[in-house]
Amino acid sequence: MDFDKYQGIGNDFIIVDAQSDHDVSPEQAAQLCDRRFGIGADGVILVLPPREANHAARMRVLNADGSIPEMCGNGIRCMALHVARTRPAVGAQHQVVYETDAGPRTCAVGLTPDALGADVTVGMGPVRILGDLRLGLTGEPSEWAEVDLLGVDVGNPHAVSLRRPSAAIIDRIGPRLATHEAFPEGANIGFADVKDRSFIDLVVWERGVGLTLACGTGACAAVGAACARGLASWGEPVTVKLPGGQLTIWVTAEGGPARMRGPARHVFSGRVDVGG
Ligand SMILES: N[C@H](CCC[C@H](N)C(=O)O)C(=O)O
Repeated sequence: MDFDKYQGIGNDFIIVDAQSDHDVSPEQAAQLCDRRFGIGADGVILVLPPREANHAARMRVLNADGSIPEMCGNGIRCMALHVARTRPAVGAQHQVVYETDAGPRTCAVGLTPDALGADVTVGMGPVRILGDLRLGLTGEPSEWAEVDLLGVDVGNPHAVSLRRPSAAIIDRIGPRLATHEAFPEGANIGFADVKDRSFIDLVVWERGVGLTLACGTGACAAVGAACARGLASWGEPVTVKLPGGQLTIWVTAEGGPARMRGPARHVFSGRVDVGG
């Protein structure tokens, strides 16, 4: 199977032009994403024919554990770059609509001169604030025995802590929170340090993946949470710094549409035996 490897500020994906959702099974996606026994990636993205004629393609995302999320922010930037590079008549226009399992998302790809990278702007759809959660974690040190989170729906489920623990604590409580019974579908857990009204330092423990270098929907969730708490302004651009790089996020209003702008880059093309 032919594939292209892309990364969006270090969140990396195996992108495959496919005809059917079943061209790569969850088990195969997990094998392909393994960084020792496979290609290595945070996820697989299938670029499928659109269901509606005036859309460019349909995106199906598989997390590194094979689970299937509704949406992926860094991934859609990488897919938009892929389509702009491989089918410029379709993907290199100004506003290109892609179908996702969270609904249609519009992308604009600004190809950089070397055409291996691009600055991509994405209409990320509505960011809905779901409300406060206080989750108890038995066996954690007292300051993290209870964690205050804000549930945020970005098409996929997020919960944001506006307190930032140490890396060691994140490694321990991230997976416990991501699979907490409070989240029947699981959740992506963002740990945000709001530096000021236009700058957030963020780390995300992603559902179905673990700690990633960046999370686009997580950046939207963190900005939405900061605005809901009065720590940032609805509609104003916020720079979100993640371990792999930076994104610019606008969230227009509670439940209103968000916009994300950030880089995407082609890493290599390849062919892999997916076996039986
Ligand atoms: N792990 C996420 C999907 C990928 C999201 C992330 N990579 C992004 O850039 O938005 C989930 O299960 O909802």
